[in-house]
Amino acid sequence: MYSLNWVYPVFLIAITYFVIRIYGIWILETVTLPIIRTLNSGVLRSGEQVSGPKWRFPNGNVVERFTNGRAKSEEWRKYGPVYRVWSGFNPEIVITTPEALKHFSSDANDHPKAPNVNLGWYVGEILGQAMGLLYGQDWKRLRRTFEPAFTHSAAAARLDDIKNDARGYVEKLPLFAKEMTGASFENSDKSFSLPLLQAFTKFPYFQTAATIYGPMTEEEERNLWAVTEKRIALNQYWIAGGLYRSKILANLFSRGAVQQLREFNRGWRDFNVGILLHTLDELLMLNLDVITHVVTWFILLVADHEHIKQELYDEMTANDDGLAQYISRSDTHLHRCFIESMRVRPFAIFTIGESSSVIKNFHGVRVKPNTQTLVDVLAINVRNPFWGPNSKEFDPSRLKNIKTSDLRYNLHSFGIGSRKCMGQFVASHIVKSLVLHLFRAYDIDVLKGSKEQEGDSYNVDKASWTPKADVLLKLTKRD
Ligand code: HEM
Repeated sequence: MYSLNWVYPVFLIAITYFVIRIYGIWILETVTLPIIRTLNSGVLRSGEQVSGPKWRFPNGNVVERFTNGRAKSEEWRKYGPVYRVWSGFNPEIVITTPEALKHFSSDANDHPKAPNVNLGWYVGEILGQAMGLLYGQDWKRLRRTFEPAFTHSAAAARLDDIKNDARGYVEKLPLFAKEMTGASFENSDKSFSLPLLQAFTKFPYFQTAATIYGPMTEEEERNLWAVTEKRIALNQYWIAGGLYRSKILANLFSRGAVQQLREFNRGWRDFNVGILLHTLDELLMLNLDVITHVVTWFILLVADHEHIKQELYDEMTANDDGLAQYISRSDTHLHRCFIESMRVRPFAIFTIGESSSVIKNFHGVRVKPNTQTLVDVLAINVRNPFWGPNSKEFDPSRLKNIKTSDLRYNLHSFGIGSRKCMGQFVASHIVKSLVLHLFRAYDIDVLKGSKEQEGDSYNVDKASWTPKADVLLKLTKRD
């Protein structure tokens, strides 16, 4: 007789194997949450307690808030005006109201950021020492070094060059369209199609670069773009988190990504002869995604709103004789379109986060000192009752009767306090100059990727960390 004693243990092992395979991650996530919450909940017991989404393996919620911020901001509303997410094992408190933003900002000049923005080793190798992530004397030294090129007066001095370059760029668009789409049309043709994102990535980038390096030759631009392409290829790793949070794990299991990082760092070092690499990365490469995001949404939203587009054209033609002054003004329809597009389509739905050294009381929740706090920008810019019932609509005229001081805690665009965006004046000149010359020369419509075609929203590029508008435009020359 054969003994069947072995059947039971094998059966048990098989069942355990399948349970772990199917439910392992769920079990791990469920067990981890109470442990990390007990170790550090981020809030004091003496105040209201907070809830929030479940901790996810292996990064917490940091990847989803980066790559799918818009949907997550909507989904996480159910946790109330103050809630908690996790970055790795670190709690991060999210605030969503102007009152909380005002209270948090009261000591904003003194807010450090988390090392490597809580994203771990890989991002640290690229950006860890960048100005935006530093604090105290190190931050002051770098800001003092770079700020002179970006002040209001320095930006005004460069405005004529930016404006002329924008006109030159717009004149070359038919040529770019041929290269990009492979379409065959004659220069005499009035209309052609143009992929929005592809067509408007390089202009703001090289304008920012020219602010730092001075005028660049075509060869220098080509060299810089070659290094930039290597840098763009790295985004997928730092956004993914996981094993890229750890030097040891990345070296053990993803040698290709580490190799790419080393190659990029070598090329970038050669380009900048070894100085201040991380801040230059922040000024250029990181902001490539930011400023391209802003440009693509500005163009798309104006193009897709007939009466707003017409009002812009009328205003532009009325200002033909004083374009530089027109671009620098903030009481124009052009400027309102710029601000309104950043309001409804912020480049990041959650800020990267910073902490206060004192207890912060947000709606009864007492946040422990030195706990990362994030702003839900969509909640401030759109869901906030300040913006009224049609807050989701792109309606620049709403800004006509709002005082700038009232925007302070009801609009998040260039940041807060002394850590406000250093590039804001130059960036706004670059973006407005480009849009001005573009809509002055062409009537623009959306050919593919419009709201109607895509369902509820426009087609969005999901390849990087800012969700840029990615549609096909139809450009028709104006007479
Ligand atoms: C329209 C485009 C831009 C927008 C909407 C924007 C927005 C922002 C925001 C919101 C912050 C604060 C981030 C935070 O700490 O939470 C910031 C910081 C910063 N931005 Fe911009 N930015 C833009 C373009 C640029 C450009 C072109 C540059 C290049 C010089 C730049 C340089 C910086 C720097 C250096 C910081 C860090 C400042 C500090 O910590 O002292 N930005 N930006």
